[in-house]
This record gives sequence, C-alpha cells and structure tokens, in this order.
Amino acid sequence: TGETTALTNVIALVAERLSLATPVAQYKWINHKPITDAPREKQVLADVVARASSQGVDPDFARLFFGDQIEASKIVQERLFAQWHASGAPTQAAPDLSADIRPHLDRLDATLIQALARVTPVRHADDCQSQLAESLANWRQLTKFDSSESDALMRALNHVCESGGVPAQG
Ligand SMILES: O=C(O)C(=O)C[C@]1(C(=O)O)C=C[C@@H](O)C=C1
Repeated sequence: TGETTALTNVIALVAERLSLATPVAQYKWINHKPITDAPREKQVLADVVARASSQGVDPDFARLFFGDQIEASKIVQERLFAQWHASGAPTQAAPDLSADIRPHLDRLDATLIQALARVTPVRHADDCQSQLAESLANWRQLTKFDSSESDALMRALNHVCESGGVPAQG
C-alpha cells in the first residue's frame, strides 16, 4: 500500500542516517572528541523543527523523531568506541566531520522531513505499529542490514507511530 511505502521510505532513510554514525565515530576517535556534542544537537533539532513547520509536519513530532535519531546514532557510536577500546582502533582514515559528514547528515535530514510528511496519516492509524513491523520485515528482506544494530534502529523508529515503537517480534 502507499502507507507501507511511505513507512519503508522512512526506515530506509533512518538506516542510511544510522550508517553515518560509523564515520562520525571514527572521526571522533581519531581526533579525541567526545561522542556527544550538545550545541550540534541543539542546532540539528532547531533546524528540523523550523523545516517541519514549513512542510506540514508537526514540529513536536519532528523534535521527538530527530531526538530519537540522535540517540540512535549515539548507541552505535558508543558501541564502536567500546569495541575500539577493547580491541584496537580503526585503521582507515575518516572523512571530515564538519566538511563532509555533517553536511551529508543535513541533506538526509531535509529528505527525512519530506518522508515524515508522507507518513503523517499512517502515524495516527490504529494499526500503525503493525504496519511499521510489516514494512520493517519487508525492508530487512531487501537489504543486508547489520542485525547487531537492531537496537539502534528500534530506538530510531520509536516515535514513528503515535501509539509507540516497533512491536516485539517486529
Ligand atoms: O554530528 C555529530 O557529532 C554526531 O555525532 C551526530 C549527532 C546526530 O545524530 O545528528 C549525534 C550525536 C551528537 O551529539 C550530535 C549530532
């Protein structure tokens, strides 16, 4: 259905955003930066809230959704830091955070707002969570998503449905 297509589009973009947590973590590890950058988080949230209002997306939803994206990114980054502490640092060079990765995140966030506008009807539907689970199952079949990042992905999808996140077994 059109609704599951809209949901699958959000899932794919969320996974793409999450995949950028790896180069972000590499950059921070190599440059001895902390994972959390509170001013940057504020800026990301202010940008998406402003954009949401002009695109017909509920600004409160946008704030919740992108808060989840930031938390999900930190789940991945913290796991990588723990791995690197335990068994050695990555060897490949990271792209530059402010020149490369953040502009990429900004473009993805703009695309995500458009995708959120399209899920607004299904977000309020009684069966939103089961549709989300179905879309996720379909999407997983089409991709080779690293299942070790499942917890981060579930965190990222936590407020897509007004009624809650992906049901267990999703
Ligand atoms: O830009 C960064 O430094 C990131 O780690 C990405 C991100 C985000 O998801 O937008 C996540 C955590 C940081 O606190 C700030 C922003």
